Amino acid sequence: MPAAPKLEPNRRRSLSDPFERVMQPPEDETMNERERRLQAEAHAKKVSDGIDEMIRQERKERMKKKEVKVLLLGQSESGKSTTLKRDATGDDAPDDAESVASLIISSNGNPRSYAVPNYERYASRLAPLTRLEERLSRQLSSPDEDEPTHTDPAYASASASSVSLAPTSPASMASEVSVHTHSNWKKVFSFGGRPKGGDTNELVGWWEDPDDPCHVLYACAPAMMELWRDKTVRWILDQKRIRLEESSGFYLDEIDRITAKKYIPTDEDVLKARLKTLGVIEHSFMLSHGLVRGVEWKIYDVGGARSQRQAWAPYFEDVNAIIFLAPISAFDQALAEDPRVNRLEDSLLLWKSVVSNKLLANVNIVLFLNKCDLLKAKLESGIQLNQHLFSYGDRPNDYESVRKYFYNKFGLMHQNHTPNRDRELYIHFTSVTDTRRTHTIINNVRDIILKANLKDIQLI
Ligand SMILES: Nc1nc2c(ncn2[C@@H]2O[C@H](COP(=O)(O)OP(=O)(O)OP(=O)(O)O)[C@@H](O)[C@H]2O)c(=O)[nH]1
Ligand SMILES: [Mg+2]
Repeated sequence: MPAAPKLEPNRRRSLSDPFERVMQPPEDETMNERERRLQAEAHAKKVSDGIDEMIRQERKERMKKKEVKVLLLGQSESGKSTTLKRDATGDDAPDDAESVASLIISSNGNPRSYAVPNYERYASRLAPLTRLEERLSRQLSSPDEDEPTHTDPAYASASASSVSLAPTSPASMASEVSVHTHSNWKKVFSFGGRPKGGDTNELVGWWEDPDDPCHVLYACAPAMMELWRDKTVRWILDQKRIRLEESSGFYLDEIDRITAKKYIPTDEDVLKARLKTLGVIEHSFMLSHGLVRGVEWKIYDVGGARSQRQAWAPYFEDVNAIIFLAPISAFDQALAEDPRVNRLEDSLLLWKSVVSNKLLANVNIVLFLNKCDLLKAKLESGIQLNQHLFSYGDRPNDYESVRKYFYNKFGLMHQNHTPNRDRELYIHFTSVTDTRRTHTIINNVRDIILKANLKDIQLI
């Protein structure tokens, strides 16, 4: 057997661990320098061991607790809170489901800017509603809120005046009154310890209180119905491309039922209510059945408006999964925060920044291409996607082709920008206000997230 070739000492060193060479002490090191170096190395090792131990403990704690953290992301009005409510109103509803809700009263459009026949009559018949809205805004808000809680007339008229100019639908630009989760509104609804009914645990007799909003709603119901059914009003809304079916339309179709004096909201009413989120709301619950029992789910519902997005980053560090919602019906709408920005474009940019984020490289991502019901209705009513999205070109304007296009566009964006080529992306077409269909999707998503994190969870 031929003898192994003899290596030069420095050659041998370079063949060993590449880091070893960097770690070697300088050859001309003095005794004092050596002492200082060893002390510094010992200190660095202590710090590093401490960090390792902290991470091990945190991980152990989380595994012991069997905790899965999910972050709901997406622009404002993309359907994050509705998805959360969907989870909360299902079979596995946590007891305190309603305690996480913030409240929003939305006043869409400004009737003064349209030439509605008999407008003066409508205006005077509906004046009590405006006063009621002002009273409720005052009662529900607290003075230290960081976002406006009252209808801002300057903003309302600015968005109304842009109606005739903007190529996008102004429905989302209407002023909103939002109420912070932690503000006054819970006190207002505590009803001062009024008696509750035996079977249903509902408050008894609220309709006998002359100050209760139900009286104003009941009295104004005929005028609201006439206005909503007025053919000229519908025509003007159509001309101005104001699509109330995307916001308050559901309630306007149900005025009769909703203004009845003893009205109690159904699950669907609650799902369709607009609840603008301010800040980040943590919502936790356990499932009593399913793939892995006893897992604690922590869902973080964030505010999606631009002013709210800086609050997202701290939640990126230890999240297990993200559900990102992109409302694909919004291709012809502008952002409420900035009427110059198309909502679909904003969604795509936001998606890009999430999928390319290095902190999130190992986080499972589920994408909900949401509001498919509205997308379908929009296309069927003749609205052309390529008028708003030039890159769509002369592809067919039907629902199947359009949704496939969006699927590819969002999918490609992930493929091209993810820092983790092994990450699988799960994409669902959703209409999260559709209770029946969403139920199955949400169960699937839970299973996907659990399976992906199962290894951690079972390493107890
Ligand atoms: N038709 C229809 N309406 C939807 C759908 N998803 C959400 N909505 C409605 O859209 C509105 C906005 O939904 P939210 O869940 O409040 O939106 P969000 O993403 O939480 O918004 P922010 O809290 O402002 O970030 C609500 O009125 C919902 O009822 C959908 O798939 N179809
Ligand atoms: Mg929300």
